[in-house]
Amino acid sequence: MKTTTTTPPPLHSLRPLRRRHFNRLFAAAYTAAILSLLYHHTLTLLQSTTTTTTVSLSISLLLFLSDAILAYMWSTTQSFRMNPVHRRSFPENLPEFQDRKDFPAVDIFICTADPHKEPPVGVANTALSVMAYDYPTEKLSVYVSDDGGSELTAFAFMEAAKFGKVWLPFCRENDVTDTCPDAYFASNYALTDKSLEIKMMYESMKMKVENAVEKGKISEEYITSEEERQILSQYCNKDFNRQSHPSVIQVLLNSNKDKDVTGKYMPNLVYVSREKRKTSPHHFKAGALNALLRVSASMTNSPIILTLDCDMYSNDPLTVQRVLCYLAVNSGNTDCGYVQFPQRYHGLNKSDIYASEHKRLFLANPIGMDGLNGPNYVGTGCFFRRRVFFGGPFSYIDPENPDLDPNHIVDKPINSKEVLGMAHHFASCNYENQTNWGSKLGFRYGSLVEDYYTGYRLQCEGWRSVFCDPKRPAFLGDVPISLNDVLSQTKRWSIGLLEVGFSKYSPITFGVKAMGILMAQAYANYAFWPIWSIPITIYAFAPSIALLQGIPIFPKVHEPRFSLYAFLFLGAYVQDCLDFISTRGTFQRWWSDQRIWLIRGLSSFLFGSIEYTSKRLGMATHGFNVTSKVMDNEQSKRYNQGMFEFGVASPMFVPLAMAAILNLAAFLGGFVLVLKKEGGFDRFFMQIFIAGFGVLNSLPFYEAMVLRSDKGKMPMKTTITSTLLVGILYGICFLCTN
Ligand SMILES: O=c1ccn([C@@H]2O[C@H](COP(=O)(O)OP(=O)(O)O[C@H]3O[C@H](CO)[C@@H](O)[C@H](O)[C@H]3O)[C@@H](O)[C@H]2O)c(=O)[nH]1
Ligand SMILES: [Mn+2]
Repeated sequence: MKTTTTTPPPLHSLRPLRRRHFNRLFAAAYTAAILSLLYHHTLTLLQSTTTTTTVSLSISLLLFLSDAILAYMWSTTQSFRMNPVHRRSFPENLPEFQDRKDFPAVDIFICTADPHKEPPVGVANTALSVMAYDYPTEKLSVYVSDDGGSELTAFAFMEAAKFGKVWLPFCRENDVTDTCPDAYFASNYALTDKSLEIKMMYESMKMKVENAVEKGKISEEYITSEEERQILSQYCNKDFNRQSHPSVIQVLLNSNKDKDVTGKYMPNLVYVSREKRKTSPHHFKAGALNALLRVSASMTNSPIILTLDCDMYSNDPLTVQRVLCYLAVNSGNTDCGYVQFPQRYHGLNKSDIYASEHKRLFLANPIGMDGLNGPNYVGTGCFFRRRVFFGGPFSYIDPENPDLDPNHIVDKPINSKEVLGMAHHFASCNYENQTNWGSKLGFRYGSLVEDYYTGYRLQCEGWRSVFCDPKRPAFLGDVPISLNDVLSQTKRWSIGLLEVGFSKYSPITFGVKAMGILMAQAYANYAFWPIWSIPITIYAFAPSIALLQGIPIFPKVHEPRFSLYAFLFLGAYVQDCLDFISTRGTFQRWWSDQRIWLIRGLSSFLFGSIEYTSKRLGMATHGFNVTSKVMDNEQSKRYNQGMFEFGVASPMFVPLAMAAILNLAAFLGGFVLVLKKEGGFDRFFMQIFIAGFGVLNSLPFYEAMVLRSDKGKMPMKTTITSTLLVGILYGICFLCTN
């Protein structure tokens, strides 16, 4: 720090949000209402065990179970509301604290797993966007992990390394903020000779890579040097396939040697495809990241690490400097382990039909956790101190090899024989046997949501974190644009979350002791997401079936208990809506958000819970099913028009279509009933309302089942199956009650 008599300007600031006062008061009132409802439920249950039929007993039980789960989940969300805060960072003040030449080195990890689901051109764009950070280039190292073990990805990176030598100086000289080439050329960029020339070069690179991916192999004419041929020859062995191959580690750019077209040094660019063998578990992305942690330790061992998914790119060249505001040596945050940026997206349609923004998960909740010990890790856009992967802030754990020590200084050239030998050793598939990797060191194994689980364990160890959400998004990502992809993604998350929720490290047992009740509740909220499927399924089916049979199951409109229900429903929904809109949202997007919550409850959460259970019973295994990032033109068009994309006959659509059909039938049937029966409206209002709410949320389903003829409509098979199943379900219930 420079010696000055005045206090230096701040690097960051923190301000609690005023809404916390309202939230706390409201929580007290809502708790009272919940307790009163549960009390009534208990009374009804006690009465119905002695006086009434099995039918009404089962209905009371189902409603009690639903409301108890909703109440528990509500209680867990309160952690996000008790102390939301707002942070700002001031990278413009950084020069007062640190000279540019003293900035710490940063290792950037980019993961990719499948060249056909994750187009290599996109991955290369991600890498180029971060290589062009406004940061001393010799301090940046980009490591790409290719779990697909594909020469197509390697080829894309060889091309990107060449293109980078013109792209980086171009960005520097023209102060480009869209440093992702694809985003830049899609924007309103200045049409100059230079920019057009570079665009041509970019297009030519893109064409070559896409052509190679399409053909599945790289044409001879694209290989321009002996070195390239040698790199690609490693994949030619007939035993080389994605599940089984030796490691491939290639330094494509060396910051001590390779210069751009203006003569400035380039950042390091290293391609890593770790060794895979069918006999060794590879732990998906967590395994890939741990391999990168070690390989990078042998080459650069930078104190700061950024993890990035291949479907995200940097949207702000100042981001690393912003991070220094929190992680710099003298920023005063020694127990701050990581700085998480929100996942934000480009190309969402107006009403964000699938709520891909995940506003609660990536924005509203992190603001709340930031006022406690800090946000959870969301897998991408997160800067870590390397030190966090080696035990808690005050309990360092020695790695098995001193070269992996976060303080170890690498003194050999990155391309030297010793370093490469060490890197290969660290990337081998048996390296982790009998070590602490995945349990106490590095990214943690045992959950399909390795990000959530790793962040959780780090916070249990005592690390704090910071949520950094600048106005201009630091990163922008792609979203899945078909409903099946969206639901499969959350299904995978559900399985991973339950794996943590029911493990010995569960937030409700281990977490409470390690991080206190509020943080543990926040983590429990995620861990138990999938149990939302229970009340959602019950509310989607039970009131409608009962209504169709003329059985009232809720209080009458003039009873006091009706107001209780009304308060609980409206209170939760209105508060949710206000929260949503006050974090940069619109009403329309909120509507999509609540709808997708119901949809997930009947599909992803339900199927995720079932798959998780069958795995626990040893009946199945599950893998990491990578989300497709390929954009089909027609699909994109429909997405942009705000249409739901069904298309495939996914079993997850069946309960959704069933609920849609049943709710419509009940809603219409309910009206007939009301007309026929004296006092019917009073007795059946709540059931008609619930069915009607279901109908309103199912509008896109009716459209997809009956009105649409495009490729994205609901497959006939699904519609017929669902209709039949509704018939059977209703028939069974009818027989039971009559
Ligand atoms: O065996 C694997 C599987 C996946 N990945 C990479 O993991 C990333 C995330 O995969 P994606 O299919 O995009 O999953 P999403 O559900 O979109 O990702 C969210 O959820 C994941 C956990 O399920 C987190 O890892 C991600 O950071 C988070 O954005 C991608 O870069 C993949 O290439 C690997 O490196 N190896
Ligand atoms: Mn993704």
